[in-house]
Formats: sequence, C-alpha cells, structure tokens
Amino acid sequence: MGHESESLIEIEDLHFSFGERKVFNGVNLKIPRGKVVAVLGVGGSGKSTLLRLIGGQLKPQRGRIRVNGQVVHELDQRGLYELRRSMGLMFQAGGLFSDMSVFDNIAFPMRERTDLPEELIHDLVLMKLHAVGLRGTTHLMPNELSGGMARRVALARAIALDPMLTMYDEPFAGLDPISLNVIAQLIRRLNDALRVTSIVVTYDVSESLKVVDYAYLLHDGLVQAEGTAPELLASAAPFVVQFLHAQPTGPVAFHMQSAPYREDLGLA
Ligand SMILES: Nc1ncnc2c1ncn2[C@@H]1O[C@H](COP(=O)(O)OP(=O)(O)OP(=O)(O)O)[C@@H](O)[C@H]1O
Repeated sequence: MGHESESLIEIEDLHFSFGERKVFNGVNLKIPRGKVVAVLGVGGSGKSTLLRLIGGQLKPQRGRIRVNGQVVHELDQRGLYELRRSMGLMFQAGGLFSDMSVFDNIAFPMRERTDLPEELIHDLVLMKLHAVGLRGTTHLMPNELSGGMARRVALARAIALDPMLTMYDEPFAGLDPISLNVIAQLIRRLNDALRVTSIVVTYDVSESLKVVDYAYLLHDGLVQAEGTAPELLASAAPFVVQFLHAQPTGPVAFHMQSAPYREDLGLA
C-alpha cells in the first residue's frame, strides 16, 4: 500500500447497471486526500450505489475505481476486508442497532474487527463519543435519543476504527435545521481533526455546500458539473442553476422515463 497519489479515490470511466437499469455511464471523479467532497444528485441518481462500488460491495461493468492506489474490484477477499476496515460508513438515517446501548453500538465495530481488550475499547468509545459531544449518553438506548443525537452517535460509530475514509450516505435527511447544521459542522471538524478524507452523498445542496471543499453533481449516469461551492454557486449552467435552486423545471425532467402516455392508456 502507501500509494501517495494526491487523490485517495480515483474513478475512471465508471459504467454500472442493475440489469437494464443504467446507473453510471462513464463517471470520472477524484476525491483528494484530506478533503470533504460532496456527491450531489436527486433521488435515484446513484449516490448510494456509488458508495457500494467504492466499498467493493458492487463491481463496475466497465472502468476502474482506485482507493489508495488499489483497484477495488481486483482485490481478493482479504484485500477487500482490509479496505473496508479502513472505511467508516454512516448509513442513511444512522442505522443504529436498536437493541444495543449507545456504548455497545460504538464498541460493536471494535469488538467485531479488532482484538482490543475491553478496557481499551471502553476508553476508545468514550473518546469517540467525546468527539461528537455526547460523552454522557453511553447508557442510553437509541430510542431515548433525539434524531440529531442518534445521528451523532452514528457518526461516532463511523469513526470507531479510525478510518482513512469516511462515507456519509444522506447524513442530513430528516433532521431539524439546528441538528442539520451540527452534523454538517461535525463532519467538517472530524475530517480535519482526524486527518481523514470524507465523502458526503446527499441531495441537500445548501447544507453540504457550506462545509465541503468540492462537489460533484451527478445526473443521468454522468457528472454534469463539479467545482468548489463558490464556483458552483456562480455557475450559469442550466442544470446547476436548476439543481442548486431546486427549480421544478429545467434540464432535469419531472417525469420518470416511461412509455408514451397514449400507449399506457391503451390508445396507441
Ligand atoms: N439492488 C438493486 N437492484 C436494482 N436496482 C437498484 C438496486 N439498488 C438501486 N437500484 C436502482 O438504481 C438507481 C440508483 O439507486 P441509488 O439508491 O444508488 O440512488 P440514490 O441517488 O442513492 O437515491 P436515494 O437518494 O433515493 O437513495 C435507482 O434507480 C434504483 O432504483
């Protein structure tokens, strides 16, 4: 390992379909080391699929994904295991185990994937919880937490094994504006304090652009636009304008592709 290219992740000419459903049609993107990068797109644009391809749960049909210099789909089982161990993932809506306390939720990846003694796990869990401002919550169950707190616990769990890369799938979904801001700031602060690299996939343009270094806009299987927040906000490209300002009309169609209406109604 130890391939010190400037980018931690390099995606070249990525093609991927679920059967007939084409999700990526030649995506190129890079995630520089140490940065927080957003991958923005409407629902169904393939954001979660992209994370699964980076994590090696899915294989591209064409193209290449390199993580830290290694081509993910060329790794053997052992290599994939090691790679995944170096990635922290926060799932959509947090995904805490409802029958485990906050402490056990964060200790879970440590117990599963390391041989660390319980005393050390105890201290590490407290450190991770301290990092998200929730050291006092170890004994609580997930249903005793507010939505924002649960998301912070999930964040602490994502960084439990000191990953080199943290991936956040819709970290802002369903949060009130204050919690949303707290989570966004935490993603930024943790990235910088832990010197990791972070990918945030989300449809939440305004929140993510406040904290990311760079963003890609995915649509129709391709990167339609990319840039820093000021670059994107200043762009006059119709797609960027529609997406950033959530306009219902523009290059992004409101209707899913379907057979002509007359045909569906049996009139054709
Ligand atoms: N296991 C699967 N089998 C078949 N199609 C799938 C599968 N998983 C996802 N898809 C389809 O692939 C496309 C991309 O899905 P994906 O979940 O990556 O999108 P997304 O941008 O993350 O959307 P959302 O924000 O709504 O979760 C969608 O059209 C979805 O219906």
